[in-house]
Amino acid sequence: MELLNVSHLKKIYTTRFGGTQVQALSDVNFSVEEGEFVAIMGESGSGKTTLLNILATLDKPTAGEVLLSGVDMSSIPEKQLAMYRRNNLGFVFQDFNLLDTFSLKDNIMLPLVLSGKTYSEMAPKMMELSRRLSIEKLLEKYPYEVSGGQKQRAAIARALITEPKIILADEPTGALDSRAAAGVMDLFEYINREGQTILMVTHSIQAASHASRVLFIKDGEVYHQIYRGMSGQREMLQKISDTLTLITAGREEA
Ligand SMILES: Nc1ncnc2c1ncn2[C@@H]1O[C@H](COP(=O)(O)OP(=O)(O)OP(=O)(O)O)[C@@H](O)[C@H]1O
Repeated sequence: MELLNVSHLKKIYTTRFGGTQVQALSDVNFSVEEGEFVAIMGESGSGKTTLLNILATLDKPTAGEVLLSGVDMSSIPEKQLAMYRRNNLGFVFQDFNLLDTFSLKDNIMLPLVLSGKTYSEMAPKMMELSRRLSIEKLLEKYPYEVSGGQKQRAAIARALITEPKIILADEPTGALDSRAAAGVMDLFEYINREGQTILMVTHSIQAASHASRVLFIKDGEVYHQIYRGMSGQREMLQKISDTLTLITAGREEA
């Protein structure tokens, strides 16, 4: 079933005092099925962050529509946006965004605290999730006491605890060494196999090769996409790498 539908999305930034205009997205169209793990790749400046900010309801498009479970995001009143985000979206960032003065346990429970849940409602859920993500022994530690990979595991637990419809991840392996990055991507594959829909923006071919589909953005449009299908992760990595070579070659010939 279709979960997310993005149609004719356009974003023009106008600098202050109405000066120059930058077209970050010209006409983006794609949809994401429930249970998919989609990666978005594209060169620096191709509009990935702009797209993610619009999907996160942190920015508004100049034109076009985003539907999540059939609901037009632009129809949500400004005052309800924070609650809408908390109830529907999960976020995973490059720099983890954990609060340093909170233990990992309190960081993970924070979204539920903000939703007004009681400790007895939150604790069993937090414990179950921590076991699934193999961080149950780290719960009393603070972010500065654990590794980058462990921080990202806690951030993923925080994103999952509200049972979001979709996880939006912005370069989730960007601050990790290759071993920790592979661990985090294995975890993404695992939560996706369990049914979690994920949309991830990344520069990393390695990270994208774990996805079931990769979209390539170029000049503010979805230029190409490839499906993993039955191929293994190594094969997918090769497919992505070949596609990027073709896209770069196309640009140099132009
Ligand atoms: N607030 C803004 N005001 C004006 N122009 C902007 C603004 N944010 C982004 N842009 C421009 O829009 C275009 C797309 O930027 P965006 O950050 O979405 O690209 P990106 O693909 O995420 O890049 P990167 O991979 O480097 O993060 C760029 O040309 C950028 O300079």
